[in-house]
Amino acid sequence: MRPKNHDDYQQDALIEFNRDITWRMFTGALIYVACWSCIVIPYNVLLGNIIPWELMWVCFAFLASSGVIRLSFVYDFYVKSKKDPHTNRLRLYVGLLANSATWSGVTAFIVYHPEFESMGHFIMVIFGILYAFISLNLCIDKVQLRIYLISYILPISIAYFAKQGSDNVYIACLLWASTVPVYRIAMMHHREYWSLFHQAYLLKDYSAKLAELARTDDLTGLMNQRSFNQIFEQEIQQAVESRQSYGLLLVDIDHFKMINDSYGHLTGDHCLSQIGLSLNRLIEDNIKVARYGGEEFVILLPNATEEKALALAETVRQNLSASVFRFTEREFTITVSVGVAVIYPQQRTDAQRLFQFADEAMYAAKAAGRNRVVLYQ
Ligand SMILES: Nc1nc2c(ncn2[C@@H]2O[C@H](COP(=O)(O)OP(=O)(O)OP(=O)(O)O)[C@@H](O)[C@H]2O)c(=O)[nH]1
Repeated sequence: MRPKNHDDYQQDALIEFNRDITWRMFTGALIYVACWSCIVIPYNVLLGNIIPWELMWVCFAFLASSGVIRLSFVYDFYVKSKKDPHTNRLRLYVGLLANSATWSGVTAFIVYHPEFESMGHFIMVIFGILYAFISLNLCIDKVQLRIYLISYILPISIAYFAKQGSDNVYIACLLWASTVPVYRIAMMHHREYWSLFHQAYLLKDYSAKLAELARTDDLTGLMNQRSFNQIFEQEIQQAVESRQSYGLLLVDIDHFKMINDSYGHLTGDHCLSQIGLSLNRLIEDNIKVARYGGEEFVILLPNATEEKALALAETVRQNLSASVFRFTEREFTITVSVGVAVIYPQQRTDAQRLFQFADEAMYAAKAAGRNRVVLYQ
């Protein structure tokens, strides 16, 4: 599986945020109906039904329908954001506007009605508690917070203005004034939320980058020796257990010391990184390649036959020897010696021994004059 990169982690963070906002909106959509059914209705009963039942039901119907509309928008967002995390949040905003304005409208109706005065004070307490709770609940999204504050305060303040009298106008003004500290406190939480959110995301991203660095060889971008050892051990174990063959190619550059001595270490480094790029093409075909160290490379071939391993070794040898390396106006070519070893299910062997076989084959290729492929027999 491809290791995750920066964009993947950013995508993950957005998915996490969408999940969070969906959950907050979901609870928000239920809270008004729950408050009405579990707090306001019982209190009305305690007061001796000062608000007639028919009116209670009408208010309930309004709250429930705006809640259902909002929930359907929340669900729609949830489904769409799963497919595309960048999907816009417009419907969430519309649902929030409808739902909050309905609750505030219902509260305004009770507050405005002189006959429901005793209920009016009580419902304003509930209104205030929800005001604080929902502002903090929505603080993760600035736009929603603003929509909420306006849609929540507007109907109730209109009711107080309409009631007239200096005390009511004063309350209405006070309600608008309260949006400033509420907004500021919510924004403090907003910043805290996002800073923690970004830290968590950056931490994941950095640890993935560190893991990637620990796995890769700097010069060639190939797997390094440590990573190779781990994978090689695991794969050999799997091959033995599932009774499959396994091949290993050991590619060693011939007379690499001469390149360093004649053209300098920088040229040698450049040559190694170019070889890395060449071998990278094998990775595109899902073949694992590693720089074992110095001027030695290894190629892992699960489920390989001798023919397949030899054919690949020959292709690698020919490609590398046909390449012309250029660095600071110098041109040169190289050759490689390749040792090939393949184990079969009946040979119960281990990673170390297979490596040793390939190594012996590679030294045999060197001894036989270099620039050749030798199979361990
Ligand atoms: N530029 C550079 N050289 C390296 C690096 N790692 C190892 N070498 C050089 O690779 C050379 C390996 O030399 P030897 O082991 O003698 O092998 P060789 O010259 O390739 O000769 P044969 O393998 O026998 O064909 C040494 O000169 C090392 O300094 C590296 O990362 N960069």
